[in-house]
Amino acid sequence: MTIACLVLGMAGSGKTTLVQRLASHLSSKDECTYLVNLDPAVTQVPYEPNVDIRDTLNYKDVQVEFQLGPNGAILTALNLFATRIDQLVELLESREEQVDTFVVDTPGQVEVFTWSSSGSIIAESIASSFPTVLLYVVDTPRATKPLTFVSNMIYACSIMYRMQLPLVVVWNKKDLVSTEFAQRWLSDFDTFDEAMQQLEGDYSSNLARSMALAMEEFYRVVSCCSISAVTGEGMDELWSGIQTAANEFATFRKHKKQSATSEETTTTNDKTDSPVPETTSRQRIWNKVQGSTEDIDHTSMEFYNQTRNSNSVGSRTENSSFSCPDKEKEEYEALLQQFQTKCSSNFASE
Ligand SMILES: Nc1nc2c(ncn2[C@@H]2O[C@H](COP(=O)(O)OP(=O)(O)OP(=O)(O)O)[C@@H](O)[C@H]2O)c(=O)[nH]1
Repeated sequence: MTIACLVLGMAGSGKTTLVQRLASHLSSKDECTYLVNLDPAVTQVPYEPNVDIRDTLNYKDVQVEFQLGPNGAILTALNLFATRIDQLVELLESREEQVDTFVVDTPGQVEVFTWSSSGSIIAESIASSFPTVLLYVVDTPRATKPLTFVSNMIYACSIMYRMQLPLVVVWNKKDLVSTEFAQRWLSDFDTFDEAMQQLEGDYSSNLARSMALAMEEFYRVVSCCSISAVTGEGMDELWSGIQTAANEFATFRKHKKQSATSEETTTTNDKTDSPVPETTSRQRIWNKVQGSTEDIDHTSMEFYNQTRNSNSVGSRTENSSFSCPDKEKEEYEALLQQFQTKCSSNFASE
C-alpha cells in the first residue's frame, strides 16, 4: 500500500527537517519515498524534491504581480497550484508502483489548511488516490506555554475535522525538551489547569481553560508521537503511528462516504440502488474543486487558462509535461467552464 503523508504545522516547527528525516529513515529500511515541496517561499530545502512548487510558480512574481505581502503571496501561490492539482495526482499515480511513501512538505502558513479551500483541495485530491495521513508537527519547546499548547491543539483539531483524514500530532524537538508534559496535559485536565494557574486572573487563561475542556474529546482520540527530527529519535514509533493511521484511513473514508450517501439519499430518495458511475481521478478532483470555490478566485483560473497549454506542474526530476487525448480535454474544458461559472456566481453574490 502506497501511503501519502502531508506534513503540516506552524512556521519553524520542523516540517522540512522532518521530511528529510522521514525520507532517510525510510530509505534505511529500503523503502522508496517520493518528496513533494509545496512551500513556494522556502529558499533552500535539505532534500531533493521530486516535485517542487517553485518550478511551477515564482513566489516573488506572485507577490509583485498581485501586490501582495508575503503571506498573501504564499496563499495565492497555493490557490494557483490547486488549479493544477490533478496533474500532480496523475504524476503520483504514475509512480505508485515504484514508491512506498509520498511525503508532502507544506508552508508554515497553516491557515492554508485551516480555512483556505486550496488546502482542502490538495489534501482531498491526494486522498482520493492514496491512503493519506496528516502529520501535524508541533514545536514542543514553544508549546510548553499553555496558551501556545492550546492554540496548537485547536489548529490540529480544526485541520483534522476539516479534512476528515487521520492525523498524528508529532511533538518535535524532543532533544531540546521532554515531551512528557504534553502527554500529561492531554490526558489529565487538572495538570493543565495547574499550569494555567500561573496565569490566574488573565482573560486568556480562562479562555484557554474553557477551550481545553471543550477539546477533551479530540485529546482522547488523537494519536501522538514524540520525536527529534534532528537526531532521529522516535522515528520508528512515528512510522508505526503513520501505518496505523493509514489503516484507519479506510474507516475515515467510510464515515465520509456514509454521510455523503445519506445526504444523497435524502435528495434523490429512490436512487439508492443505482450503480455509482465510474469517474476518472481528474473528474473526481474537479468535482471537489467545484464544491470548494470560495477562495479559488478568478486570478487563479486566469492563470490556469493562460498557462495550461504551455506549462505544467514543475518537477526537477520528472518529465511531467501535461498532455491528454482530445476527448478527455473536451471533458476537462467542460468541467472548467462549469467551475468558472460557479466562481462568477459566487463573486456576484458577494
Ligand atoms: N533541536 C532541534 N531543532 C530542530 C528540530 N527540527 C527542526 N529543528 C530546527 O528548527 C528550525 C526550523 O526547522 P524547519 O524544518 O525549517 O521548520 P519548518 O516547519 O519547515 O519551517 P517553515 O518552512 O518556516 O514553515 C531549523 O533551525 C531546524 O534545524 C529538532 O528535532 N530538534
